[in-house]
Amino acid sequence: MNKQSFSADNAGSIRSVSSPVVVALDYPDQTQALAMAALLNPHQCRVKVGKELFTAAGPAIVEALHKLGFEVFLDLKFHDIPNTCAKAVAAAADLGVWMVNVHASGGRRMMEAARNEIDKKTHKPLLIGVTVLTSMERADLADIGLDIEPRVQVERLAKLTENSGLDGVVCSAQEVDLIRAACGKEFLTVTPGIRPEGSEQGDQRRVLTPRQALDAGVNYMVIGRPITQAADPALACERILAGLS
Ligand SMILES: O=c1ccn([C@@H]2O[C@H](COP(=O)(O)O)[C@@H](O)[C@H]2O)c(=O)[nH]1
Repeated sequence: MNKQSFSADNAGSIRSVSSPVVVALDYPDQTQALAMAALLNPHQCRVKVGKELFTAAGPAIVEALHKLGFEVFLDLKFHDIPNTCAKAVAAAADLGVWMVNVHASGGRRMMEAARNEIDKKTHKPLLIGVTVLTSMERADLADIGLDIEPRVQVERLAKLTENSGLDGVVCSAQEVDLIRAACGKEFLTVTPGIRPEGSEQGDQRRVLTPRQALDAGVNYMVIGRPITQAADPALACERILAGLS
């Protein structure tokens, strides 16, 4: 297992950042993503590369962000047969990323295969399972045949993720209490759906403010549009960080 907290040393990565904030660089190209990164301080936050940016810019964007001194969460949410998923996370490890994730709903064998591949690597990124997307509410789960509250499915998938040997889960900050009770305090929680007071909720459904998330005990909070779409992104990030101290 490769457990880290935001104050722990992250062997093999750029640096260890004593901050829970991970800024989502959701941009259509490398130029815009790097312009945003240039406004951020790699001592104060990490960055996340997701499907849009990675599809457009490829591994070069990870390398460029590493050169700027950022630790990178590669948020590609792999979900495939065990062999394919395992090879994908292995390729992510070879990029030197700090964190990579898979969909927990891919099941135990898929997650165990991913764990085994990461464990063979010299550089072992944190391996995280996505439970229920923070954009989903009860009605969305009903649409896919799950007539239950998101919390129920989150707890079920968090236990499966832990039993499959992963380091933590993506969930809403609203569910951190549940995860702590079910999986203990060493198990990491990575929480998108963070909305500072007064900011647009957009497509997110299960949200908390940064301060509420910190008080709930999240390890890492992923924040995109409230920073990247702000009139002054650097100031927006600074205000969020100030509210956490
Ligand atoms: O359940 C999930 C999993 C991933 N995300 C990602 O986090 C960011 C959130 O961005 P905002 O602009 O702050 O909404 C985005 O990149 C998502 O792909 C998530 O929101 N929920």
